[in-house]
Amino acid sequence: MTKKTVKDVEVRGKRVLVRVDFNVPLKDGKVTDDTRLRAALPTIEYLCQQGAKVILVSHLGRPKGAPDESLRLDPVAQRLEELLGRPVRKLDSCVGPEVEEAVAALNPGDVLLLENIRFHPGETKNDPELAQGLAKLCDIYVNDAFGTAHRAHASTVGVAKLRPAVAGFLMAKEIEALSRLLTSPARPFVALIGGAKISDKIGVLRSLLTRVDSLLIGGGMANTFLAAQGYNLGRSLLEPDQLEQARSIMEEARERGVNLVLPRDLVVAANKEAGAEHRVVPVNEVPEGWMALDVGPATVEEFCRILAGARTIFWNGPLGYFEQPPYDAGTVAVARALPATAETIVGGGDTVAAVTRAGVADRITHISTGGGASLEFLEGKELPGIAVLEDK
Ligand SMILES: Nc1ncnc2c1ncn2[C@@H]1O[C@H](COP(=O)(O)OP(=O)(O)OP(=O)(O)O)[C@@H](O)[C@H]1O
Ligand SMILES: O=C(O)[C@H](O)COP(=O)(O)O
Repeated sequence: MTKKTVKDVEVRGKRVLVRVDFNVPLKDGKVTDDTRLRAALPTIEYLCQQGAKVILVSHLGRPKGAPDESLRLDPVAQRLEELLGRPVRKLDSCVGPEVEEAVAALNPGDVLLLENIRFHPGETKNDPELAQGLAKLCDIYVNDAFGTAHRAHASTVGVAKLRPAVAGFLMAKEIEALSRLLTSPARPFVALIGGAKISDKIGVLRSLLTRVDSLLIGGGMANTFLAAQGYNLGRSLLEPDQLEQARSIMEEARERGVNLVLPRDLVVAANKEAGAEHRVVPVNEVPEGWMALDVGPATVEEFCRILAGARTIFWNGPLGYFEQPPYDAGTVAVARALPATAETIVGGGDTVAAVTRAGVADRITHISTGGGASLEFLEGKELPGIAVLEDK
């Protein structure tokens, strides 16, 4: 790790502003998946133990620069308090005199959570005034929000330029795990990429082609590759404007000697509703008007065989419409077959949910808390929220 971390600065008695990624799913005023909260605990606990005054700032969802009652951070504060086992005071704003007063009243070891920073119109514009407002609250800035490191916002970049800025433990762990994939993956290195669209992942697909031995493609994006090969996919989710991209990726894989593997069979259904008629067909026999919603058993077998021989695996994106059983079968079967002998790295909210549902989360070497951030990192891009942190 070339970046300074919280261990490289004296935090005792200091006001420390920690950018966390508490962008978590909520239902009926409760956090339904607290993975990102748990992931930030080591940094928060360390700072409390060291006697820092801890001020947490996060976004939640995508409010349009104004308060949105359904996206307040109160449920997050409540859950965090349970996990931390110490009080977390939640404020209703992020900057200004009231917040400054609350910060001035903090004692070493206290934890304060600011309101959703995206309620402020300056956040996503990286507005200097908002950055100044945040800088006023602290002596030291810590970024532990790996999931948001690909955004150049006021709370990830603007404020970091105004104070000594270092990485939290989660940020450091993510950088280390993902860097290994870029610099020294044990071979064979196999990437498994699924999810809805090629257009979201074109950059990472191209980057992976220069690094991996095998690239396995499933999910909605495989439909576009299959259509590019001339198969009729019925009413399946696919991107007609990405057929050329798909062809060029397949061509590049051939030139580079990368084993690009597409589904050979699919689970097709008459529609997406629960209980709809469905069956397994070879890729050249999708019935007119039906849709592919999962990879079939022959594909699962082939993917598992290749994964069994891998020493490094990166997985992003479910292999089918996994929210709706039985179309989770392919994703779950592949998750269960991930070999314990390989270094396995999984990223993306849906993929992490699928791995958890399959009951194999504890067998994964590194579960990234970043979706878009982990993909951009693997594209080889410098993430602005990381670039701005101090070097060792
Ligand atoms: N064959 C398919 N037909 C329809 N939807 C599909 C299909 N395959 C995958 N999906 C959908 O794609 C979505 C996941 O795609 P996405 O690319 O967002 O995954 P991810 O990167 O793991 O998650 P995140 O967006 O949280 O980072 C899921 O909602 C899933 O149901
Ligand atoms: O969930 C995420 O990927 C991060 O929290 C970033 O959220 P954003 O895509 O709304 O910037």
